[in-house]
Amino acid sequence: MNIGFIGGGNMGEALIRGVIQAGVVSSDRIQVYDVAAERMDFLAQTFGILRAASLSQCVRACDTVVLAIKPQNVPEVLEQMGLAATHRPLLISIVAGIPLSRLEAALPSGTPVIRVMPNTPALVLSGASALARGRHAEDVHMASALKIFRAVGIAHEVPEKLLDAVTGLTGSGPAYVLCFLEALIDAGVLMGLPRPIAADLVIQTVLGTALMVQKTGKHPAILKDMVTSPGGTTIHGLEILESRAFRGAVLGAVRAATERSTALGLAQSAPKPGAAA
Ligand SMILES: NC(=O)C1=CN([C@@H]2O[C@H](COP(=O)(O)OP(=O)(O)OC[C@H]3O[C@@H](n4cnc5c(N)ncnc54)[C@H](O)[C@@H]3O)[C@@H](O)[C@H]2O)C=CC1
Ligand SMILES: O=C(O)[C@@H]1CCC=N1
Repeated sequence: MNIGFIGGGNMGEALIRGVIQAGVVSSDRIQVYDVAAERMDFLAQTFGILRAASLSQCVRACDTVVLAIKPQNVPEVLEQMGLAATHRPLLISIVAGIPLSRLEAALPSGTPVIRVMPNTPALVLSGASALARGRHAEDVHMASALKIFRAVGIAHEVPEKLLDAVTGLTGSGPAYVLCFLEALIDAGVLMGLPRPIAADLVIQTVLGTALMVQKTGKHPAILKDMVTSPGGTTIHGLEILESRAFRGAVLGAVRAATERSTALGLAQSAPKPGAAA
C-alpha cells in the first residue's frame, strides 16, 4: 500500500501516526499534501513521510488516498482529484457530511470509495470509527480501510445510511463526554477540592468506568447498581440527574446532532441524473 493524505490537520496527523505505529505501512510509503506548507514540513519531520509536490502528484503516486480536509474545501479538491485519479485508487474520505454518491460522481467511474466517520480520540490511538463502502468498493478495499482505522482505535463497517447516527453519536460524542467531564471537575471545585486534584480524580473515574464496562462485559445498569447503596450518597446524586432529565438530554443531543448530519449531507448530495441544475 502507498497511502497519500490530502489534508494533514488533526485527523490526518492522527491517522499517519497510527498507521506508522501499527506497522500498517512504513513511513517511506506515505505522503501528504496540504495547502499549508508548514503542516507538510511538520509531518515530514515528525514521521519521516514524503511531502507531495502537488495534490495531483500525491494522488497519482498512491493506490490509497485519504481525504482529510474540511467539508468547505471539498469542491476544489474533488475537481483536481477527478482529473488525477485515472488509475482508480481507493479513496477513503473522513469528511463529515459528504455522501458516497457525491465522491463517486467526481471520480472516474468504477473508483472504489469508502466513507468513514472517525472521532478525535484517534489522536491518542483510542478512536472509534464506522466505515461505509461505496458501489465499487470490494472486500479487499474494506479490509485495507479497516486496517488503517483499527490502527487508531476500533472500527466497524456499517451501511452508509447509519453514518449520520454514528456522526451524532461518536463523531460528536467526545464533546458530550468532555462537557460532562468538565462539569464534574467544576463540581469537585464547588465542593472544595483543588482543581488539579479534582481533574485527576475525575479523569481516572471516567476512564476507569469505561474500562470496567469494556472489561467485565456487564450491562452499565448492573455496574451502576453496584455503586448505589440503599439510602446512600449515590442514589441521592442520581435522584437529581433523573429529576433533571439527564438521560433525556443525552438522547436529545444525539438526535439533534444526527439530524444536523443528515441535513448537511442532503445539502451536499450529488445531483440526481437528469435533475435540473
Ligand atoms: N474533528 C473531528 O471531531 C472530526 C473531524 N472529521 C472530519 O475530518 C476532516 C478533517 O478534520 P480536522 O483534521 O479536524 O481538520 P483540520 O482543520 O485540522 O485539518 C484540515 C487540513 O486540511 C488542509 N487543507 C485545506 N484545504 C486544502 C486543500 N485544498 N488541499 C489540501 N489540504 C487542504 C488544511 O490546511 C488543514 O491542515 C473534516 O472534514 C471533518 O469533518 C471527522 C470526524 C471527527
Ligand atoms: O461537529 C462536526 O460537525 C464534526 C463532525 C463530527 C465531529 N465534528
